[in-house]
Amino acid sequence: MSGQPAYLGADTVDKYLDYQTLIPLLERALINFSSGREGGVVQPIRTIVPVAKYSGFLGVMPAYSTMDDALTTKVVTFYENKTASDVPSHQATVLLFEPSNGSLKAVIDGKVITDKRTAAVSVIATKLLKPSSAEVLCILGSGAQAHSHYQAFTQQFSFKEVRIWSRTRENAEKFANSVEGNVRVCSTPQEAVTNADVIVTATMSTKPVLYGDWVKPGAHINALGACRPDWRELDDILMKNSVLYVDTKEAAQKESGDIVLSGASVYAEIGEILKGTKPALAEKTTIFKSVGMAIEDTVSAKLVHDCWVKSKAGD
Ligand SMILES: NC(=O)C1=CN([C@@H]2O[C@H](COP(=O)(O)OP(=O)(O)OC[C@H]3O[C@@H](n4cnc5c(N)ncnc54)[C@H](O)[C@@H]3O)[C@@H](O)[C@H]2O)C=CC1
Ligand SMILES: O=C(O)C1=NCCCC1
Repeated sequence: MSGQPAYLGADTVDKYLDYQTLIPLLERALINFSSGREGGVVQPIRTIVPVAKYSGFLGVMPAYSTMDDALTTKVVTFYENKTASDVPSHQATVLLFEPSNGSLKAVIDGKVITDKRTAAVSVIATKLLKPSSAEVLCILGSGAQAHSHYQAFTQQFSFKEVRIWSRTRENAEKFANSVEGNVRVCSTPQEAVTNADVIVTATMSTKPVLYGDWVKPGAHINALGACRPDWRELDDILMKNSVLYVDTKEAAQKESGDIVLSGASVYAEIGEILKGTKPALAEKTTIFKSVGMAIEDTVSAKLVHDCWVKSKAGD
């Protein structure tokens, strides 16, 4: 190893990871990923180790981008039963390596990267798939991803109304009081999604929270949760009556309970729409089912590290 690796904490990551810069980088990464060998992305399906005794999981997510010459692995833990403590349900660290010799260059907080890159990818999908007039945004869940999605979506779109539902009204109200804009707190998920144009499901639920019968035809849904093959966020009716887009077909068909258990077929990867090889059927009811990709962490970590190195050079 040449010298000590740098440690870049959550504040540094947050400072350098702005959506305006991140979104075009992730668009390029999604295209590269969906371009096979030509795209130069090496990303095996992640390894997940269940920690059954504590209802937890450890995931290892390596990737190399030839185009960006960036090599990382994220190590992420996620625990189903969030305890009363302040420990977040998801925690992560990204290791950034020098691709030419394998030296560890930096250890980077992966929590903020995960929260922001997931929201940025949902923004990319929503730009492509939302109905032409989208006035109402609805978020189900009030945790870390609900917050990052709120920030990214209110910055990138101009919705007339934003609604939130969470399992307890107290948590939904806390969310509404913690953000700058107006948010309507809803008592039931059905109330929240009725007539919504864009819906984000950001829960740790293992059973459906969103039902097809409630959803306005033509709406667009970003479904981020249910990343285990026996977990659900969306019901069979919604899965079967919508056009289904994913980040990665290979992983989504293995990891997403909404896909595995409903038997719904994947129409396309978001990278394929961006490349122009598959259409964005925005007039239909569309789902973007994301499971999360290591390459998104790779380009995000490289951006943060490059900005940090530049800032040091200017000191
Ligand atoms: N697709 C992707 O790239 C990524 C997906 N995720 C997934 O997004 C989801 C949200 O993650 P975070 O916001 O970080 O978690 P969090 O723990 O901060 O928030 C989870 C939210 O889900 C709610 N919830 C828990 N159990 C529920 C149930 N049975 N029914 C309804 N709501 C329930 C909680 O009250 C909370 O509002 C998780 O499923 C997570 O695994 C997380 C990171 C990346
Ligand atoms: O992409 C990620 O990072 C994650 N995806 C699903 C849940 C754990 C973290």
